[in-house]
Parts: sequence; structure tokens; C-alpha cells
Amino acid sequence: MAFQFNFSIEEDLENKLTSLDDGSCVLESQKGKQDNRQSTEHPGLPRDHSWKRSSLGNAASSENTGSPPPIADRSDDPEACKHQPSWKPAKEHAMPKDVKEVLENTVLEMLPGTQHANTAVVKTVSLKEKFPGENIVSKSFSSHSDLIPGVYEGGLKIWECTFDLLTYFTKAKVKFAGQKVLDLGCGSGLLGITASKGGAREVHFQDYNGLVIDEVTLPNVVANIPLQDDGNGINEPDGKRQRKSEVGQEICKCRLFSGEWAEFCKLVLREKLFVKYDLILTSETIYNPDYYSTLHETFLRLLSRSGRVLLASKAHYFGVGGGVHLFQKFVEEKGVFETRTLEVIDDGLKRFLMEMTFKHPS
Ligand SMILES: C[S@@+](CC[C@H](N)C(=O)[O-])C[C@H]1O[C@@H](n2cnc3c(N)ncnc32)[C@H](O)[C@@H]1O
Repeated sequence: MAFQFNFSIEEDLENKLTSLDDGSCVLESQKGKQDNRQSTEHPGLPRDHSWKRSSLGNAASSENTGSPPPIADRSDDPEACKHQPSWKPAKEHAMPKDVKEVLENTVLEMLPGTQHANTAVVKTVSLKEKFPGENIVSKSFSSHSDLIPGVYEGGLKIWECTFDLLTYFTKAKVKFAGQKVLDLGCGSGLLGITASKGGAREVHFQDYNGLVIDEVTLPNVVANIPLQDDGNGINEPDGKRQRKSEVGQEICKCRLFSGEWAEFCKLVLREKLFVKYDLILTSETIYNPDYYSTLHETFLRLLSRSGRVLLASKAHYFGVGGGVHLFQKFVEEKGVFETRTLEVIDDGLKRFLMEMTFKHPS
């Protein structure tokens, strides 16, 4: 399978991650910053936002499942509210009428098989001027950061574990046909794009940063997926792109969202016809323990009872402190999901593929 990308991969910019002997890695930019990470200011936004105040909780779950959530409401739990991610409102990014426009100023490159590529960095100097409100590219470059918690969560580059999951899809012959899929923390959106190409009925893409959705995810989706409601063929620039899906395959419906996870949940659960996801795909999203609560809550609210999460992660992220074992421990303590290790990739930088399913599917 080949993907088309709207950016180029620069080997020399690649990988600000330093490998350590035990297979874990450290984000260079995060060294020594651990204690400062809560200090990110968001002018004009409430600083004490928490899941409790998001009012997602019981109303959403009873509306959409007809049953109460299988864990106690944690809104009175000070631990649960102490370290919440910064508040970033969620919004849906409409699929433009003229999808050709999306690709107008983009450089498309082919990435042959997924297993050969490594971490990529988006080359988007021009973006600095384009998005003064969310100037994450220059912030990221100037602070030499792969991510800035609460500001930029890393979606502009493709992280290694995405490729691990893609390889696993092929190896394990993961079935997407007819499924409703969420690519959570999508960045480039390769996982969702693959699901779509595999026949998923509907794929939703979510990223923290709107700029990532507009400038990376959306062009990649447009470049790779035959989209619904664009029957005029404009989604086929230069005749290079295969416009049609395989014969007989349904055209997948794609929707894109930005915003923090609790806010994203609120947004999608508000939709009366919302049907939960059969499959949630997520790569390199458990690096920050401060986000575990909302991430777990997101799985709980949005995954169908018989669905599963396929999660890929490095063993440990030193700078921010998260990692597989910490997350697994967190999940175990919650008692809602079962986790199963699908694969350990140990080529110097230990990485894990995990499956999460409800302990009590019905
Ligand atoms: C390290 S990047 C990984 C991107 C992509 N999945 C990959 O593997 O290349 C982490 C992603 O998770 C998302 N993310 C992290 N924390 C988040 C939060 N609290 N709320 C919403 N999205 C978050 C960001 O949007 C970001 O794209």
C-alpha cells in the first residue's frame, strides 16, 4: 500500500528522541522540563477546566448507551481533577466543497511500504505566518520541541509507533470492513486512512491542534481516500491519484475534529445519531500521565461495548514520564478495560502494541 503525503521527510531534522539503553527514549526538548509542564498559560481560557466541569459524564453516557458508565463518577475525586489537560475547545473541520483546493499548495510525496519510513518532520515554515493564533510550528521549532504540552501535542510529524501499527494491520490481517473507526490523536491520519482503504464504513480523525488537521490530516485524507459527496472528479489532481475505491467497496465517510479529548467527546456525543466506534486506533498518545484520566474516559465513552482499542506506544517517555507500564497500571486500577500485549518491538527502542477491550462487553 502506498500513501501520498503533503510534506517531505527530512532525515537531518528527524528524531529529537534520544534512545537509551533500556529501549526507552527521551524527548530531548523535555529534559529537565518535567516540573514546568503545568505552567502553560492559555490567555482567556479557564485554567481549572476539568472533566467534571465538562459536563460530559452521566448525561452523555445515559443518552448514548442507555446504561450508566461502568465506573463510578470520579467528579468528586480530587486526584482525577488535579492533573487535567489544558482546555482546548473541540470543533469539527468541515470537508471543503472543493477538495482540490486543499492540495493546491502542497507537496505530495509517495511513501512506499510503511515499514521503511521513520520519524518525519513537517516542513511548514510558511505556516508561521498563516496561523498567528496557533503558531505551533514556530513555537515547536523555537523551543526545539517535538511537543509542548497543552499547546502543541506532536501531530505535525509521524511517530514511529504509527508504522508499527500499520505493519501489524497487515500482519494480523486486521479487518476494517463496515466498521466505524476513530483515529485518536491522528496527526498525519495514516491509521484512519488505512482503515478507510480497508473498507471502514466511517472514519473520524481527531487531533489536538486544528492546524494539524487543516494542514496535514485533511490533505492526506483528500490525497488518499475517495471521498463522499464529491462526484465531480476534482479529487484527482494530475491524474496521479487513484480516485475510485476498489470495485464494490463502499466509499468511506470521513470527518475531522480538533480539540482536547474531553471536549471532543462532548462534541461527538452531542450528536443524536452518534453510534459508538467499533475500533479506536491510537499511536503515541500515552506519553503524558496527566492525560490518562481523560484518555481513559474517552475510550469509555466512545468505544462500543464489543469494540476494541488498538494502541501503540513506546515503553517509556522519560521527559514526560508516561509509558506502557504506567498506563496499563492506570487501566487496571480503573477496572473497566482488559489490556493485552499484541507485540513487543525491541529494536533498540522498545515499543508495544496493545489491545484494550471492555472487561464486560455487554
Ligand atoms: C505524539 S503525537 C502522535 C501523532 C500520531 N498518532 C503519530 O503516531 O504519528 C500525539 C497525538 O495525540 C494527540 N493528543 C495528545 N494529547 C491530547 C489531548 N490531551 N487531547 C487531545 N489530543 C491529544 C495530539 O493531537 C497528537 O497528535
